[in-house]
Amino acid sequence: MLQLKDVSFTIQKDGEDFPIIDKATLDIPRGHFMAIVGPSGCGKTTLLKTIAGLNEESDGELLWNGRNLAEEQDFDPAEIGYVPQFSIAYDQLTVDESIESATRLRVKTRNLAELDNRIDRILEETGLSAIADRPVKVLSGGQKRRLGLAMELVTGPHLLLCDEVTSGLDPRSERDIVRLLHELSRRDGRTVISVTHSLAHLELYDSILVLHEGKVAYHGPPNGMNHYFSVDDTEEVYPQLAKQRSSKWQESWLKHREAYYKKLEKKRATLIKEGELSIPDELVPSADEKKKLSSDTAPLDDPNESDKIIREATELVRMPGMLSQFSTLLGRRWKIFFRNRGQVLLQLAILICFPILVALFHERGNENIKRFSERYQGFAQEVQERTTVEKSYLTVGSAVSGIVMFQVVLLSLMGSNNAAREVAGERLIFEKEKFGGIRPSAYLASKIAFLGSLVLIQSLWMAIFVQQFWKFPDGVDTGFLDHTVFLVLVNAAMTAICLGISSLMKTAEQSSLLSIYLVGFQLPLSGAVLALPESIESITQPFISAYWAWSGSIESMNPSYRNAINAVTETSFEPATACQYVLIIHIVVGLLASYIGLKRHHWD
Ligand SMILES: Nc1ncnc2c1ncn2[C@@H]1O[C@H](COP(=O)(O)OP(=O)(O)OP(=O)(O)O)[C@@H](O)[C@H]1O
Repeated sequence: MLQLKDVSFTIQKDGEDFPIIDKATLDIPRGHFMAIVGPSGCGKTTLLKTIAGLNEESDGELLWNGRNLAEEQDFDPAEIGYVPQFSIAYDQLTVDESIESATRLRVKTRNLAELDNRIDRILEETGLSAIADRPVKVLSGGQKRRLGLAMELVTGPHLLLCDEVTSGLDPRSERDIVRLLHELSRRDGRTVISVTHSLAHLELYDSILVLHEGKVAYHGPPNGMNHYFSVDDTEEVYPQLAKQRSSKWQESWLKHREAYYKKLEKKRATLIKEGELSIPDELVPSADEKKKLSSDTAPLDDPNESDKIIREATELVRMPGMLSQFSTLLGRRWKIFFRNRGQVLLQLAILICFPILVALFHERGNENIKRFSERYQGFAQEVQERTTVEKSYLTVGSAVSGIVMFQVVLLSLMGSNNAAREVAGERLIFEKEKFGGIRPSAYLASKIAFLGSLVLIQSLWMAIFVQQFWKFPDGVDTGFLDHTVFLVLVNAAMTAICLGISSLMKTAEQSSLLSIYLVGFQLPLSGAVLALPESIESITQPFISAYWAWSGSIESMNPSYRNAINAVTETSFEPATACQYVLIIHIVVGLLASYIGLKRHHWD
């Protein structure tokens, strides 16, 4: 039994408390199918979210099977299903894969056969078996709603909350979905609450809750509505509501509540007697439990007491562990990546073109390096030719510094492209999955593994490809390995920071924009092109990953090249080890920000 006792949800409006839900009191028994209706903006979704725990009630109490959800224990993620207004499936997966991934993420199964059985049963229950192999992106609106329901049924929830699952559907699909919800409420004592705009098919519900400006105006059988509102047709209920203030409707409802609840109880008893409503055995107290109750002198017909027995007797599915969730999330991420042809082509284009772009600039650089190294070897004889040597120093210094910075900036760009939309682009799905019991740590670990692979491939390829075009004389230590480490670190740092931005921002657009600005500022603020005024440099430098990768890379080069670069820039370099530490700190900060962002509630 779900009970609401004077539940309110209040927001601050113009400095004053404004109740969106005002003192809602309801009893909803197990195996009950209830509709929440009311004019647009009356608080239907807010009430559903308050029941789900997505909105914290400002006042009042919510009890589930006798347990106070705020004070004792909130819903177990397996106990409750919430089907939101938005799609919770990935377009690139098939119906079958979507249900499989939802099951793997939320249900600990003993073996593959058990997993398959569970998936087959849900496909059948929701009428999706015939289209199990179809990709989500080609499904009709009605099929998508069925899939949303199917993905919530994987845990066999005892309470199923649906938000506008019929909106935008044609009348036939709408009826099919309402019928499906009706059937779902008839099994396993499952309570189904559905928010709907539509006043069609109300006869399929056990009870209708009419909300008006956040207040309960009616909660009773569908066939009692017209009489209660004194109208001939249900369509006239909303205009009738507008004729009286919501507080008046609330008062009126409180007067009639008992009578209408008696009708609901009578109907429920008939349904159970006729076998139309099945309440599983484990939800009915056994003879021993009944005896225990009577010896405790607790009245058996007290719903809270019998609900306590139900709570103890009802077994919930177990959640898989962190590792299992991680591997499912990672496998799913790679699958989605490879099925998104646009994303794969973009990654390939970046991977191939960026190093080529850097290599293009080597023609000129190589010529200078060759001349420079010849002169460098005969340096003592060239004291007389100081002017020529200085000129050579300048040219080589600019070429080598430029090439390193070019690589660093392009890898920063890749990092931003890798992660800017990674979380923000699928935030609502993640919020839904988090609500369903997916651990933010497992989700973050899957992102680190996926993005880490991209970072390694991109950075190693950039280092190896560009190296093929360097024409250093034999025996000159170019610091290739150190340089490669810095390329990996700068890409990882930018990817981690952009992942943090992606987790903290509300929309993918905000996240992309901020990430692009961040990359855009790397070059001017690194000091590689123009030295910054000291006052600005000391403030900005710690945050500019490109500076630390550039500086560290140059510090680990052959001293002759380092000196040449020193000659063309006024910006000072830091020791390579310090640069590595700073870049590692950037990575850690980015990942911490990601974790904080993922833990945050970003439902809207
Ligand atoms: N957290 C919040 N902060 C401020 N206003 C809110 C919040 N949640 C809901 N509202 C406002 O409360 C009102 C009721 O919103 P709700 O979405 O619950 O209505 P609804 O009946 O579901 O509407 P619709 O039928 O149009 O979907 C709206 O005006 C909405 O803007």
